[in-house]
Amino acid sequence: MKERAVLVLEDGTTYHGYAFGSRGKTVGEVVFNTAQTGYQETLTDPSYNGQIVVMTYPHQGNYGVNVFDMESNRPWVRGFVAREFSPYAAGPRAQQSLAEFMEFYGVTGLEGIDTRALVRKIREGGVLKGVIAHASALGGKDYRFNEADLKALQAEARSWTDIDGRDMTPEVSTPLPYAYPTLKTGRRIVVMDFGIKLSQVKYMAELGFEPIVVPGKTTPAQIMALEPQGLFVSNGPGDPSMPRYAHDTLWKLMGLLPTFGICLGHQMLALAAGGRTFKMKFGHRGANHPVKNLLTGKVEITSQNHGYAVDPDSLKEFKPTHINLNDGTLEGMAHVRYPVFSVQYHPEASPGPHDSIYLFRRFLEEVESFHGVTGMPVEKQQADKLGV
Ligand SMILES: NC(=O)CC[C@H](N)C(=O)O
Repeated sequence: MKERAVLVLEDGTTYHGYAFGSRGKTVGEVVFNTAQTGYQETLTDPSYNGQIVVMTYPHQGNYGVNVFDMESNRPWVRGFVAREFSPYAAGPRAQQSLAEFMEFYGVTGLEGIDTRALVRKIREGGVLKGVIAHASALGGKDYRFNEADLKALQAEARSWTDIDGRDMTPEVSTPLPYAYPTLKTGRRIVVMDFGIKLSQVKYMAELGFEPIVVPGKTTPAQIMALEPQGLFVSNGPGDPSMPRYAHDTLWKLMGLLPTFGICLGHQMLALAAGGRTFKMKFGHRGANHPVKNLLTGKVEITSQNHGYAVDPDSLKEFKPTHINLNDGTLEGMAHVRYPVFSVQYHPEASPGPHDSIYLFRRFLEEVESFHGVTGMPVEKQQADKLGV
């Protein structure tokens, strides 16, 4: 017999299903993701720190996991829910089953619930806190949950400190700076890591950047001492208004270096320049969000994972460049004077379409026009030519 498990939301709504992955109990903010593939990238995306992710696609785990699809060095989701998890891994890239992976890293899962009903509830009422509990965490494999258990689990969900109002980035940011392995090109950039997805660095290295990844708490002076030609601000978990040190850093560096921000990076660039962010009802998490590029008129199908957004009316020094065609929210912006731009969505995809991959090239072009194509600052090249 399968081991029973429940998801209890803070309002008492309970979904009865079965245990999957690491046996135990876990609490987090319950959010949903509509991508049909890419569960390993989702599990290992540090932006999910603090969240229980419900996959709307009903079958997960069928193609296993492998060493190539890691977006960081471990999963960060607090819990993982699907209608059905495949106990087997089939396919040429499979090196381990999803069950083994989740067990190894302590990710508690739940299957066999009506995920459509749960998603409809979140869409209507907004995200909620919740607890997943496996029978074995309460009284053994064959344990049956009673009313008192469900009440206690509801209380546990309710008393958990909301991620709204919390800086969730220090847990996931690199503790020490490191140089991403790449070829020498003289095109060094500093990558501020607030919980970066590795694909972002990988694409920039492939374009010829030499990324030096630094902790989110690195100061402006430490960043400038590395003599970078550009600054990249990563995605990351939690409330973007909380890492105030980062807003301060970004404000001080604004205009000194060509800068590209993604997701949390985008939100914090807006905050640094005096803008505002707000928590969305249920956010955007999936791989098919239509975004209009206001500069070209083209529509991009994008990968997304965010629960906060920038209020476009609060923008002071930035102008909108991209909007979401589903709900009109801001998806991208550019500084009115400086080569500083950012997007709310994920051009690196992983998982998702690559329609927006051009943004990494645009960053390279901004760096080239700022510093010159040889990698030397334009002023220096001119000075060299003039022999001064
Ligand atoms: N992927 C991200 O960077 C997410 C940013 C932020 N934590 C949000 O949920 O909106």
